[in-house]
Amino acid sequence: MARNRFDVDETLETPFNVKHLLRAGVYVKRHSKKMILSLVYSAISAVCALVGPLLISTAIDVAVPNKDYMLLVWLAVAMAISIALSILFGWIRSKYMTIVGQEIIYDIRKDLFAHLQKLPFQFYDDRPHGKILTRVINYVNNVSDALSNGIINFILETFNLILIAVFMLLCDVRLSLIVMAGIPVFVVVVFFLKPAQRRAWQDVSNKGSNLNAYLHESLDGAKITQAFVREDENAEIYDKLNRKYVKSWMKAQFTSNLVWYSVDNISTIVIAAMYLIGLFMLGPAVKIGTLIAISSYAWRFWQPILQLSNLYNTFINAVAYLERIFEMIDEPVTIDDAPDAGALPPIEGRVDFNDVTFSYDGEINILEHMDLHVRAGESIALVGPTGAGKTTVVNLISRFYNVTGGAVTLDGHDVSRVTLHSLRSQMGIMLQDSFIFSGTILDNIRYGRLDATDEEVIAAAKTVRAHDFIMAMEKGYHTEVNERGSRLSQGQKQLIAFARTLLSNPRILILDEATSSIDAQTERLLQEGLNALLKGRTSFIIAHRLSTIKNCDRILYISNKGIAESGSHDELMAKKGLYYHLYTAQIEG
Ligand SMILES: Nc1ncnc2c1ncn2[C@@H]1O[C@H](COP(=O)(O)OP(=O)(O)OP(=O)(O)O)[C@@H](O)[C@H]1O
Repeated sequence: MARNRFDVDETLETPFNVKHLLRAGVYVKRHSKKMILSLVYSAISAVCALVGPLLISTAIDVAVPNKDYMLLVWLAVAMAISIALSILFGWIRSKYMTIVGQEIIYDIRKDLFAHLQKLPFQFYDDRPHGKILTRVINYVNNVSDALSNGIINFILETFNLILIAVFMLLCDVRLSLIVMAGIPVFVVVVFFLKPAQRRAWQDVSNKGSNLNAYLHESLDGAKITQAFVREDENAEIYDKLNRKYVKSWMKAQFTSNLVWYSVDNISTIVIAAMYLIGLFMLGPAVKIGTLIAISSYAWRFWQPILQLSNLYNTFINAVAYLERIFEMIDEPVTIDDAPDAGALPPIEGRVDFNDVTFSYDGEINILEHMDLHVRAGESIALVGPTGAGKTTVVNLISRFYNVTGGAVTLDGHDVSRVTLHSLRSQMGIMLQDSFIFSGTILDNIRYGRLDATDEEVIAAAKTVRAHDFIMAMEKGYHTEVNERGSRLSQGQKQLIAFARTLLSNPRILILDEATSSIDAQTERLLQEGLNALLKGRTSFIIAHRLSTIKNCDRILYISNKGIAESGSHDELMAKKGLYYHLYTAQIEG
């Protein structure tokens, strides 16, 4: 999926590429039995509907002139049965199609979601999440309709068209040919209008995607927007995107209407011509019943043609959507288990960076030839200026990104050669963003270890001093929190995330700004729990508040693409170097 912003259109798919449609066949094939049944039901329904005009023509031309009332009654009964069967089979077919359509949506979404879960941080770093959502929700919906109803309707409408033509020809060949004479004109109209129509609908999907992307971004940043009183400017941006969407929709609708009007006019002209020729030129050679029946077929004859032209449009759009869906499914999982990856055995916690170089974009190195050797159980603090690379260092230990050069090893095992599950399940990671999921507080703490008992959850919360505030909430551990934990303070969110990390009982702990939102009083309490927790575990702590990391075994000052200084608090203070200046500046501050 190409990187872009909310106000930049995604590249439009160029020519109609049937390869995507064939690939989508995998999803359709799984439901082939239901599809075939639907087709059979549809065909029965269509035949039943088409018998009507023939019955009417027999009634007018045979039963009425001969005063054959018995035949009239039988024709009426046959008519009633044919209508009832047509409705019944049509209804069963719709039911099947709804099921197939929904199952296709289910399958594609399932695959997409499973894949999205595996995509690396890099994928999410700078793509508008609203556009990803649009693909998973809107595009899949559109495609499913084309793949279920679209395919059936295509076969059915073609079948319908042939059937109507046959019934029509059975009535009168000459009049039928007049009706069919409109087809070449229609083909020419479609040939000229279709490309514009396709582009117009693709533009609608682009503008809709942009609108969603901005909406998603705005919802995420709603609080910042209000804090910076940006509501008016944002409303203006949204208004512009909204207007563009409406405009593109109107344009697409206009081109579609042109096709519709063309069909309408062509069919009216040929039917009028058929009446004129039938009544005035052929005269008595054509019976009135035949003329009524053939005009009924003539009106119906143009319906499948219109439907087929709409279906063509649906398929064209579906191919464009499919291209984007498959593009996402094909997005490489760059952070994945190597083919020969083995499980990382239970580790003691030694961490080594051997000549590690790392770049996010392949151009600018954030770390260069970095060497770091951490003993099992050692506590390491990473400090340094903003943007120096502290988070990057810890992200490499968990292999959220692959190193560009060198290797990161745990107890001598290269992190890129072991399975991600065995690697990350031995780590407790608390990122800057203490993400809270919708659910109870209990669920949130248990997130990383689903088999933990309630007692273990409570014990973890007590260790990090979260127990008291949780118990003060109306339902204690069973209190429901919203997605992102909007009911909780930043400090409370961090404490919950802390308990979550503790519960997973990791060998290696990574705390990235974990204590930044905790007040001094809570921090003191937390420090007690932390000290017990850190004991015997290798830990990496990133903190801007230096008072929290003074007791770490080793402090690394990260700067200039690597470790600029390393030592205990006392050693670094005595050195009077970078750390000393940072610390004294903070104390004075
Ligand atoms: N996903 C990313 N894609 C590209 N560049 C990135 C990405 N994440 C971080 N960077 C860049 O890498 C550098 C190091 O970022 P990092 O987050 O590791 O710094 P940090 O020392 O943890 O900063 P802070 O103290 O502000 O959290 C920064 O210059 C940042 O702009």
